[in-house]
Amino acid sequence: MENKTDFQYPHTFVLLGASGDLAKKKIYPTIWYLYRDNTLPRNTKFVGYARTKQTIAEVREKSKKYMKVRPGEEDKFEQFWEANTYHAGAYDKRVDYELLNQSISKSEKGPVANRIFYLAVPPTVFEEVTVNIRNACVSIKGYTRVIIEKPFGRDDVSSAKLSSHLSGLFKEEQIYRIDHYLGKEMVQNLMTLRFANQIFNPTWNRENIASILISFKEPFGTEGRGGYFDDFGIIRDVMQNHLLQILSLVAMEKPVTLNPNDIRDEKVKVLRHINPIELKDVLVGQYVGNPEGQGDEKLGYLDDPTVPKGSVTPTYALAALWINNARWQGVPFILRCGKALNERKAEVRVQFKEAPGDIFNGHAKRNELVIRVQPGEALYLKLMSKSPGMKFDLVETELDLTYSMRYRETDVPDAYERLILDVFTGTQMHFVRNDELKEAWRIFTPFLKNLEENHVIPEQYVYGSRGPIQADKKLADYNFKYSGSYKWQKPEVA
Ligand SMILES: NC(=O)C1=CN([C@@H]2O[C@H](COP(=O)(O)OP(=O)(O)OC[C@H]3O[C@@H](n4cnc5c(N)ncnc54)[C@H](OP(=O)(O)O)[C@@H]3O)[C@@H](O)[C@H]2O)C=CC1
Ligand SMILES: O=C1O[C@H](COP(=O)(O)O)[C@@H](O)[C@H](O)[C@H]1O
Repeated sequence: MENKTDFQYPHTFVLLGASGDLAKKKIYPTIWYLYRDNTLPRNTKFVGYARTKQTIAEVREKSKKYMKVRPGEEDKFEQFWEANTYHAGAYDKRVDYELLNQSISKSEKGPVANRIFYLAVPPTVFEEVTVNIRNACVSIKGYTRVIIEKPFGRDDVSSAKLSSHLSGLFKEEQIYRIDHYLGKEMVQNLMTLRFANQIFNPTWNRENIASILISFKEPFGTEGRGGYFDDFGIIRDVMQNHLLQILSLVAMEKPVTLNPNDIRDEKVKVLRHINPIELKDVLVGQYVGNPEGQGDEKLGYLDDPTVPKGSVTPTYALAALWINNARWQGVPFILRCGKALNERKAEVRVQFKEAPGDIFNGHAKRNELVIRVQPGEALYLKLMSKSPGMKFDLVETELDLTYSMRYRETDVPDAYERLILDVFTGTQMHFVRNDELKEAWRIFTPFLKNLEENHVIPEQYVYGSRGPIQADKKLADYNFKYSGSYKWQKPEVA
């Protein structure tokens, strides 16, 4: 039996929505980097497809400023574009997909040829695109895989409808649901940290951990994209997917093996222990302009002309989730995300309980393990130490693994590079399975409905601030202690 994933066979990567923003900013650069680094099958062709009538030269021009070409790579870059073609066609016309199919077939010599379809298209055309791929474009002598981007529905009902639509067309092994946070270095490191280190495993539980905070912060607002965003809001945009995925990797039990389905079984299991979020455990916010700010900072969410007047869509949210199992009962998992805040940051903070039987007159602070996803991957554990010298005082210090210092020679690849390569190699470990999605919507749908039906007014926060002022009080209520006394001394670069 031939191994159809073998890299010697022809492969075609079809990018649907090739005229769009995601395509030019992310997907074309990503496939170029993979091609440049010789990580793709040698005989891979790339086909762009969208309604816009344009040439491949125009596609190249539009994505130019997002693609890095280092000195010496110019010839390879030419070769990359020679392997690219572009086809204009409608999303809803089978005949256009038949033409696409004919064109792909021309470069598929030999007994086996594989096809990957990346759907960088709006949710409105999603169903017709997948039906047409199924009817007119699947490979008849190799595998067909489809990569889909969120939103995977906007609640439990629409997501279930989408899932049943997809499962009527493709097998689960053919569907790659991208959550690009699963492609980030430190998110992929979570399992290694937890299960390859005996120091963490025995303390990773309700006996030792007080609270866990998982944050996403962005320093810019919706800026002209508010029309799209307003339909979803920050909870659907970031919390229900990226932050919940991180939570499941932080909280799940050790999988039986590293097999993708064993891992995803554990992720689903821990999600099943989470009750639907209650409104009392949520704080939502919306940014207003900063009169003293520069440029966009002066504008609030409601000043964006693409946002409906009087919208109550949250651009900030904090929610506490509770996992009702033996390991985590009573430990708040606080998810927090927002746009137009003071910095770009994504991180996990695991706060340990105070050391029992205090002999230091209350001077010993909690240990905190920080896993910084971005910017600047780092892992640091805050701990107490004797102040060096004659004194017997305590100092707050850290064990620090800063990637840029420790792994100077290593380039951390972009999330999309890893994930698209995974699709070529056929590994679904870092993709969202159907049942994970179902659990995610079960946890989030009731309170989202409640927010919307009751027209809950978000707390205001100023563009460029840390978020609504009520949020720190809420953090403290969920047993996340901020002392403000920790100081980090950035190491000198040698
Ligand atoms: N390897 C590395 O790169 C390391 C870097 N550092 C850096 O040192 C600095 C300090 O370290 P950090 O771990 O952040 O330590 P801190 O405990 O000082 O700060 C933690 C975070 O608490 C939040 N905060 C601020 N005020 C309050 C408040 N009133 N209530 C609750 N939370 C509050 C802020 O984040 P928010 O606004 O998100 O709430 C702040 O960033 C950081 O810039 C960190 O990146 C430290 C160690 C290692
Ligand atoms: O999925 C999304 O993520 C981006 C942030 O991604 P990052 O890799 O830059 O952290 C966010 O801006 C966008 O709103 C959201 O849809």
